[in-house]
Amino acid sequence: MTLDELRAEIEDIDREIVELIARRTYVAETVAQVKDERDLPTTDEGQEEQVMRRAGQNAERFDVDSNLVKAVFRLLIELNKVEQRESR
Ligand SMILES: O=C(O)C(=O)C[C@]1(C(=O)O)C=C[C@@H](O)C=C1
Repeated sequence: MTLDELRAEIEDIDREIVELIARRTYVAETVAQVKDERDLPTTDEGQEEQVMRRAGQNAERFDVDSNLVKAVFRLLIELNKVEQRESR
């Protein structure tokens, strides 16, 4: 494979990553509606711990650095909370 081909593959993957982030954020907006109806707080620390634990397990399964993957998920959770607070 040439460098250009490899970079085109990275470009495709990057678009998919952004699409997945958008999907995750969209679901979080729906979660915000449900929480609003039930008068629940935006932050659920127990759920965040589960998400982070799963992120670490998945990182190990795919042999990528678990601390870096967890850092990405910490940002995704924060992004969701910002979106949820804006939509409530
Ligand atoms: O599961 C929820 O209750 C969510 O709002 C989603 C989410 C997440 O991004 O995974 C975000 C905020 C909560 O503190 C916990 C988890």
